[in-house]
Amino acid sequence: MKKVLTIAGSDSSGGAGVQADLKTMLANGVYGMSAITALTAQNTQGVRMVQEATPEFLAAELDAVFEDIRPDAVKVGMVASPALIHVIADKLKAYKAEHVVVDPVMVATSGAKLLVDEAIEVLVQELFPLAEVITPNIPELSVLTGAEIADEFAFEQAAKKLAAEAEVNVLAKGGHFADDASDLLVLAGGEGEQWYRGTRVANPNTHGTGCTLSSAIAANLAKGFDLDESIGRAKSYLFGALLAKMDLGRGNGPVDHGWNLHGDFFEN
Ligand SMILES: Nc1ncnc2c1ncn2[C@@H]1O[C@H](COP(=O)(O)OP(=O)(O)OP(=O)(O)O)[C@@H](O)[C@H]1O
Ligand SMILES: Cc1ncc(CO)c(N)n1
Repeated sequence: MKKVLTIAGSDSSGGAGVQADLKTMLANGVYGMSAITALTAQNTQGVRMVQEATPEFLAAELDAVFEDIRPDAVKVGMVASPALIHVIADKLKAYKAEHVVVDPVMVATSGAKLLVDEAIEVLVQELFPLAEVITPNIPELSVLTGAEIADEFAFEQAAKKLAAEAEVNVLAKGGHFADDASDLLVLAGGEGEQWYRGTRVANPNTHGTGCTLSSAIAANLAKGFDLDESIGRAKSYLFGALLAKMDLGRGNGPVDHGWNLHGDFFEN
């Protein structure tokens, strides 16, 4: 059994963050582990409170995992402050972590800020160099490049700029465009690109889609698929989870992470 670690925030409503990651890992056939960076009191309508882990506690979580069950891939999600980013970078380097997927989470789908401004530069300097791929959405790509992104051309230019300047593989997520759900991979240095054209599912419940995509990519990298295939498989899994049209909560609800797990114990 391959093992994957998520380093991310907890979402009390279970649709994003660590909870989305662990469900995604189970549904993608890997053993999931978690190092929690922050607790959020959150639901489908918004984030009410955030309680960060201390750097010492996060370091202890990471040591506990790496000294015992070495992950085959790592996903990094919400990390709110520079001190926590330093800890993650130090530990990932010390343990020579492989297949690191960094989702530069900045703002929740509901609009709540999940990262302090000073952390952005630290994220770029310390975590991006350790990543096999980073997965910004349109607003995050805009913050990281300073570009305004109103159409697909600007989106492509910004992804190329970031891949060239930060020397990292960039999967720019187009989920915030109204017409389809296509994402663009630009390889580090800007050499080579690949579109992942997706049909947009008519489902207003997209809470946690970004978390789900990045942990599904990490799960597939852990299983030995290359980056291109891992992204394709992750998009297919997410498409199924959106297509299942689960409808929970009063706001932007979660997707059905277990849509592909039908079996003897599934029906209720
Ligand atoms: N309605 C949809 N139908 C199909 N795919 C979608 C839809 N909405 C988003 N996606 C896909 O979901 C993935 C996540 O994209 P998105 O841009 O929404 O990320 P995000 O903003 O980081 O998500 P979140 O903050 O909600 O976790 C992308 O692969 C995107 O193409
Ligand atoms: C804990 C957490 N991580 C990430 C996101 C982004 O969807 C969220 N809403 N909550």
